[in-house]
Amino acid sequence: MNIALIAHDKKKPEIITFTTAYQNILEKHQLFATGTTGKKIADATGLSIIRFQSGPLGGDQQIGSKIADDQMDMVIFFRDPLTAQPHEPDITALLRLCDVHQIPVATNLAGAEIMIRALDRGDFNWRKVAKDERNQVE
Ligand SMILES: O=C(CO)COP(=O)(O)O
Repeated sequence: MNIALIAHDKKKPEIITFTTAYQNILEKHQLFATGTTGKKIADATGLSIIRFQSGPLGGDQQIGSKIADDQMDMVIFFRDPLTAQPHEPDITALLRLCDVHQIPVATNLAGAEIMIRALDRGDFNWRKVAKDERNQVE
């Protein structure tokens, strides 16, 4: 599965704790992240991560583009709901695309833990089946 990892600055310690705790699951998947989040996770865990631009410079939009191209299976986005972000429209657009394309998205640690455990249990295998079926039709 292709998984996007994103965290706002005040949530970065939380995503590092999360990715460290679930490293054994995450390492089986293709990981993507916005710039600073990806660097911090890679430094802390050694996980291999494809990094986009930093969020305020377009990283959220780059991940949105992957979603629009049917190339992202899950988004874990630890949002900071208490701090205004200069790129708020990009954040809204990314979450909107998750809804448009039925991409599972968790915006906090509690939801992310449920999603990652479900992923490991095979609950997301339907995504591969659906993708294979779409590819056959095309
Ligand atoms: O701002 C972000 C998401 O909206 C995250 O960007 P960084 O990972 O570059 O800090």
